Amino acid sequence: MKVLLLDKNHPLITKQLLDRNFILEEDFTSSYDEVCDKIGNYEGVIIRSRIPLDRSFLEKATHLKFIARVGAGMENIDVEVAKKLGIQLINSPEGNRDSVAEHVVGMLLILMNRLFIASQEVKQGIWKREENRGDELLGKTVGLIGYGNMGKATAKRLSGFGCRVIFYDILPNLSDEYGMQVSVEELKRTADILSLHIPLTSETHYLIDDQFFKDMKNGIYFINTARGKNVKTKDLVIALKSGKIKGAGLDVLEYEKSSFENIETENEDLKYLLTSEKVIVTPHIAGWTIQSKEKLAQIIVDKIVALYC
Ligand SMILES: NC(=O)C1=CN([C@@H]2O[C@H](COP(=O)(O)OP(=O)(O)OC[C@H]3O[C@@H](n4cnc5c(N)ncnc54)[C@H](OP(=O)(O)O)[C@@H]3O)[C@@H](O)[C@H]2O)C=CC1
Ligand SMILES: O=C(O)C(=O)CO
Repeated sequence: MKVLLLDKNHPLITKQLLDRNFILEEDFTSSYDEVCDKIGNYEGVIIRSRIPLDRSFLEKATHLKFIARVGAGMENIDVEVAKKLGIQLINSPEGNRDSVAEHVVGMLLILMNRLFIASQEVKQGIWKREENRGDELLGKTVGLIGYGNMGKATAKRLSGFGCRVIFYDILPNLSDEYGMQVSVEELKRTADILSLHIPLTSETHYLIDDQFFKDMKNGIYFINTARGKNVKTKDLVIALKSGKIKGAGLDVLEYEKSSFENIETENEDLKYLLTSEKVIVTPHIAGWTIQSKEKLAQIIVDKIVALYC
């Protein structure tokens, strides 16, 4: 099979697929238009997120049998069109669920124990103890939205900290030893911590808005490792300013990558998130550990090999 690799990944992908007699071409620089011009020559494409595989792209991919996304999120692919065209969709969320879950726990520990602020203060010669009194995870009710790979892995860790984990998911009957499925109303009413683990789709775009936060308790902690567009940034800022949210950990933002530098100076809401003491922000690295890089790659190879060798 002739396969095009559009993003840099762990080298084991190339090595193991060449060993299996796949014909590979790596192209990490061509533009969307340039890739569209040649995609008709390939039976497989391996991507992260550099090029959007939209309707127009997929209609030119006349010989494409599979799209392999090294990672979890598929929002960069027109999934409906791909399915209609009979293209097999493969991803590898099992490879970064542990890293996302650890990132969520890390963000909560940092926020709730004021580790980042207190450390900065001490380094500046400021010794404040009462103002930096921590808040324990033990006994907190954590509300997860989405209970797939990422949600379950997070529930497993947080239940180990003595949290009561509840979750809302559109699929029924998902309760297990780590988390209990509830209605979204119950989650909003009872959770002390809200963490998002849903995909970005037209239904989940801006799922979390002003009303969602208003329905929750005062002084919640909010973590987003899903996608920036799952949350209305403007409403998140309102909830932070009003004290509805006590602290937020954001691995994803509505504006990322190339747009980031310009937006930073222009967008007041983003400026607030980047300067507020109540917010910690990371550059979309929750699923991006040394170990996940290798696991994501190995899992994608194993799935391709299982289907086509
Ligand atoms: N920051 C990072 O580095 C990373 C971020 N992610 C993000 O996490 C997301 C989740 O990944 P993963 O756990 O593997 O996804 P899964 O598909 O395994 O789980 C998501 C769950 O949410 C459900 N769901 C969909 N829409 C809604 C809704 N409106 N309300 C409630 N539940 C809903 C899904 O149901 P159904 O199956 O029916 O759609 C599914 O059960 C990814 O799509 C990606 O955006 C993932 C990895 C790394
Ligand atoms: O796997 C995903 O969806 C990610 O966001 C990884 O960066």
